[in-house]
Amino acid sequence: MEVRARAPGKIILSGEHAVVHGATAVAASINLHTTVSLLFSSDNDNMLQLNLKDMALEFSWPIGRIKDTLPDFDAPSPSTPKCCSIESLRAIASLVNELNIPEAKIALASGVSAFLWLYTAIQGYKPATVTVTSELPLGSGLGSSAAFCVSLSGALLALTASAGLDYSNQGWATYEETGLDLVNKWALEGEKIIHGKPSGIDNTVSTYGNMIKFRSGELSRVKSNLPLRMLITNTRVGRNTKALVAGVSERKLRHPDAMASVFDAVDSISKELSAIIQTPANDDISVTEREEKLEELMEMNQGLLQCMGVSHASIETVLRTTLKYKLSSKLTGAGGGGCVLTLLPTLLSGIVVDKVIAELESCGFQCFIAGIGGNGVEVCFSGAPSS
Ligand SMILES: Nc1ncnc2c1ncn2[C@@H]1O[C@H](COP(=O)(O)OP(=O)(O)OP(=O)(O)O)[C@@H](O)[C@H]1O
Ligand SMILES: C[C@@](O)(CCO)CC(=O)[O-]
Ligand SMILES: [Mg+2]
Repeated sequence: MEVRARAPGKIILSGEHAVVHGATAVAASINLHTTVSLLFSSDNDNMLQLNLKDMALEFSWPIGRIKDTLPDFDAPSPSTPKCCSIESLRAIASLVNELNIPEAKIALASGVSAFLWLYTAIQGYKPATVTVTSELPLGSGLGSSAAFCVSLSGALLALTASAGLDYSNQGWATYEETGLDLVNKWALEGEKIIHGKPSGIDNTVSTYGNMIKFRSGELSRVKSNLPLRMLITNTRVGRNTKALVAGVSERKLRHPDAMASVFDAVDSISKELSAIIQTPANDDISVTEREEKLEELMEMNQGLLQCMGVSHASIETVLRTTLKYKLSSKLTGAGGGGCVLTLLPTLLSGIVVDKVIAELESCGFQCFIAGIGGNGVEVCFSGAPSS
């Protein structure tokens, strides 16, 4: 039987980086997914194979080699998420180094390490073929690492007893709440390998979907009463979340008081932003007034992200360009390049939207409008159950 799991990417409406230091953040899923297919079979020479379809890369390891390197998983325990120790990470690095990943794609090494950990810790030494495809740009602020870890955990846990899923179900199905909690916890362990010090917001919104307010590991669901439309501009400037998160922590060490005030200000912005989004539609405040408040909060959040040192010349170009059309923008995700959000107010004419997109694309950026707030991780079964 083939198991497929898909998990969405995300946008952070406010609070990235500050959320790592305990501030509130608001995030929503987007309708771009990473999909993982898991196929256990007896005719693959006792190998574990990982196919990264979009990158045309295939990696494989003899099961015996994995067992020698990570010897503790004869009886894996899927219902107990386990942190990858420094020793295990070192052992995994030796397996990844042997792959000779092309230098231009070396950033994938952390994703492959997360794969080896999640696979072995959840499934042990079963031979299988795992195939990954993604609609998300990698390393661009749209949560590709979280969508990878969530879809992988979703596929690996789908056949375990704790998942409680109905294999005869046709089409995409959602996990029960306890299954989602487990997927989310495992995905966080994967994110730790890729990010170093994740807050958990990206895997949480990818797992549960919709829109969430998140603080210190706790989520509360946000029910949007605004028809939010965001233009996403990918500056195509590559960057790495781990390095950016570490940079902010170093700045915090150098200026603890100033940075604490910055994080506090972000906390207030996120709380106000989520309150505005949730204000009932029949309230006295018009949609336009609420959009204007959101725009101002986005600009304020962007200013504070500049204070944290995570903006970039390409991001500033997007901000300047959209401001010419009186539109407000902020970076989303870890910054340092990657993607920028621009609020498209309800009454904005299509002509202006086309003009701003044309101008941004003439700078070499890529623009798109993604659907916001869809489902989180989903699973789909096909073929006969294996014995
Ligand atoms: N489909 C995938 N296949 C393999 N590895 C992946 C995949 N998607 C993400 N990764 C891993 O995640 C890394 C990118 O994660 P990173 O956190 O830096 O960016 P992001 O998640 O796209 O942005 P952000 O964290 O700001 O939202 C890649 O370099 C790779 O190691
Ligand atoms: C930069 C960051 O705040 C968001 C990345 O999408 C990191 C995190 O919260 O783990
Ligand atoms: Mg990430």
